[in-house]
Amino acid sequence: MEQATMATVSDGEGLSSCRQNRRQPPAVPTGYAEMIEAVRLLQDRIAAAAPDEELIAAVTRDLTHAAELLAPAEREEAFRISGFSEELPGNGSALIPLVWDVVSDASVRRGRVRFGSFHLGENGAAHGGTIPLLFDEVLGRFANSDGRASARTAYLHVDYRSVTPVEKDLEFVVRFEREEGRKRYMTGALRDGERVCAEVEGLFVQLRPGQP
Ligand SMILES: CCCCCCCCCCCCCC(=O)SCCNC(=O)CCNC(=O)[C@H](O)C(C)(C)COP(=O)(O)OP(=O)(O)OC[C@H]1O[C@@H](n2cnc3c(N)ncnc32)[C@H](O)[C@@H]1OP(=O)(O)O
Repeated sequence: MEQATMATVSDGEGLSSCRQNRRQPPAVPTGYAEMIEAVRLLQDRIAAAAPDEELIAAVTRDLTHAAELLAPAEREEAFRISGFSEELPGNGSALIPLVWDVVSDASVRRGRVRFGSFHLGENGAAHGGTIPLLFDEVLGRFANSDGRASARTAYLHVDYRSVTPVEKDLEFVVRFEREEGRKRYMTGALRDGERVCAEVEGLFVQLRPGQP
């Protein structure tokens, strides 16, 4: 069985093994990004469709076939690509709303995001659960950036200020507010132009050695 190479860092607090859950990003095969993009498109098309029985049967057959093709390629988490490849849009995860144009300095990170039909709640607005999903992703990546030891979300406080539209390019900004020992405090906002859709405050706590 292949062994994953886990990175370790020294943080001066005896917590150097806290990165046991990290590993080098896997190599991304040619065409992988396009495959994930196809999954996103599929999710949006299914969410937007009211298919008849004949079409449902045809799509079910093709999707089942695709799942069977992928079954022999299944790997343990340490060797997977989806969600772990920062070089891919949305880190190669079709779960997370598509994020791109991310720019960052040590304390502020900005980027763009688009929720699809897959994320629709009602009346053109994104489902309320998809917004903490976005915030957990973008705050979590920032909290774990710059070689820091791994930290998990302790809480996310989300204020829904106005509706978040689907199928529209939005902007987010995330701030790394401060670190207090193992605790990393983050804030963020999601905007549709000048309008604030949602704001967030999150705490990420650095894991102790051996902590799952
Ligand atoms: C593994 C990560 C990999 C990252 C990969 C990079 C990309 C990832 C991108 C995506 C990233 C997505 C990331 C995800 O989605 S991670 C998935 C979602 N999160 C979880 O599953 C976390 C589950 N919870 C835990 O594991 C523990 O509760 C944690 C680790 C969070 C803390 O339990 P632990 O036993 O270790 O901590 P402690 O009790 O010694 O407390 C330590 C300090 O923290 C303070 N405190 C704790 N909780 C709270 C709270 N709720 N409110 C206020 N304060 C809180 C506490 O008062 C104390 O303060 P002080 O007394 O010292 O002042």
